[in-house]
Amino acid sequence: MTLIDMRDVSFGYSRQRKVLHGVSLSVRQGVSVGLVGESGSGKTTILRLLLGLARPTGGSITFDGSSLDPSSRTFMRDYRRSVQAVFQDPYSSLDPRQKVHDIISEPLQSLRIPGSHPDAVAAALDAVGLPADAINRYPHEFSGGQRQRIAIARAIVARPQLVLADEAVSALDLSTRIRIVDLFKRLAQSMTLVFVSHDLGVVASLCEEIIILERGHIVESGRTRAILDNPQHPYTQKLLQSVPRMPGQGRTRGKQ
Ligand SMILES: Nc1ncnc2c1ncn2[C@@H]1O[C@H](COP(=O)(O)OP(=O)(O)OP(=O)(O)O)[C@@H](O)[C@H]1O
Repeated sequence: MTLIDMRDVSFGYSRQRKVLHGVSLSVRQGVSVGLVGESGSGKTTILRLLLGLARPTGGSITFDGSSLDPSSRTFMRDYRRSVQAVFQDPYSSLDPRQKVHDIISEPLQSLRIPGSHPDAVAAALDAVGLPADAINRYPHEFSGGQRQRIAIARAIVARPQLVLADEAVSALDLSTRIRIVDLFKRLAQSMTLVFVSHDLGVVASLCEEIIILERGHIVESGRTRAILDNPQHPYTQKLLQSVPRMPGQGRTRGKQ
């Protein structure tokens, strides 16, 4: 089943300058997709469109067959239940004045999701590997990796179908990054993940499919393994060359 379908989408923050040019992509349920490109290639802009924070200037976006309509409150309420996001910076994405329980239960409250919220929060904390007593603490009492786990718990607490992650491990040190990538891998077994990163190594270890974006154009897309083994486009080849190798290891495995 196709969850997200973007057809021929163009977008510009101003009329004079387009940053996306005829982008078409689809995300199927259960298939994790990595969106890769250098800084400024338009990755975050695609996520903003997918979150309904901006509207395409041309083309269409559907979710589960229905047109994504940011002006429809009814559509957006259902959509927010189905689609959640995790952002890069676990320091600024969590309200320092709120206890962890309130942070994680926020989507349950704002989406008026029935059932026991404390039970749902406890299940989300467990799923991300944080102790149950974390609920009474504040974000500043946690490390960067733990804060990103809190942000992930908030994203999954309402059991969305799709999680959009924007450079969600980029701000973490290498060993923490590996652990959070492992967490995403586990979560990707029960939900669909769109993982935006400039780091091909991280995406290679996490996503079954990959989309390569260069200056607002998709230059290559398909099965991750096939693309990394045999990149066709010079831009993909250049990105691959920039992934560091570890002695005795393949290029993309070196990062993990
Ligand atoms: N709010 C904005 N107003 C004007 N231009 C913007 C805005 N946000 C992004 N842009 C421009 O749009 C283009 C795409 O930016 P975007 O943030 O989507 O790229 P990205 O691939 O996510 O980059 P990064 O990895 O650095 O976050 C860039 O040229 C950027 O300067």
